[in-house]
Amino acid sequence: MVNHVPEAPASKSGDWAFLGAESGSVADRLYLSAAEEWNRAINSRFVNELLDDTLPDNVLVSYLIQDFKFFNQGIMDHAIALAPREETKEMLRKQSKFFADEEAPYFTDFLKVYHVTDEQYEHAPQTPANKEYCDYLAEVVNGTWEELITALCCMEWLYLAWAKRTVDAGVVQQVPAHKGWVDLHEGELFRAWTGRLIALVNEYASVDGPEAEVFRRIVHLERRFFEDAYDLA
Ligand SMILES: Cc1ncc(CN)c(N)n1
Repeated sequence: MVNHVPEAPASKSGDWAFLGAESGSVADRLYLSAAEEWNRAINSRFVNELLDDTLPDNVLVSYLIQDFKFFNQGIMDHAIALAPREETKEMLRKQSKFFADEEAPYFTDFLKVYHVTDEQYEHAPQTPANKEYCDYLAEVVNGTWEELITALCCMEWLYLAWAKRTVDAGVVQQVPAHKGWVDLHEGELFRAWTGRLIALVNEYASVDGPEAEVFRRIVHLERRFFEDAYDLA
């Protein structure tokens, strides 16, 4: 039996008040400014199939190879360097350690279980969206703290938003790799991390500043990143 996970409804102001994006806050307004494409990303075919356990293995492999390449870019190191307060640097360092301890082993175990060789991994070309995303982030990390924290917040928040669909529906994936990917992006720890990023966006970003364009561009790239998984599978 397939446990179907319904699509997320259209975004509305205050959806994420429970994580600090209260109605009218900077984070809430940025979220609403990208609502249409955000919704398409979190309800994309890739996410739907992953949550319903109907995703073909070759698509999952293609996506996770891309995502491991994306993960290895070192964006957290740049955020730590740019963070204006020591307590923020410390929070980011702790999260970076969490990624190294929890997310990196997910990738390496996955590649082993799905028989992806080092050679296959190394030789897989980056998809156009991943290449564009990595190039864009290379620009963002050389920009301002305000832009970088907006980019980081947006990408993590969007991941929590798609994973939350399955928690809301009470569906647990039966394919271990699907469940593992959901578990990394939904739960107390990931919510707390996203909430801390939302608080930083509320504190530092501006809806009238360049951060607004950063937020929308990240949502756009995230949507395309999911779509590209099918092209190289
Ligand atoms: C492309 C992308 N964006 C965000 C995430 C969540 N860390 C991710 N794993 N991959």
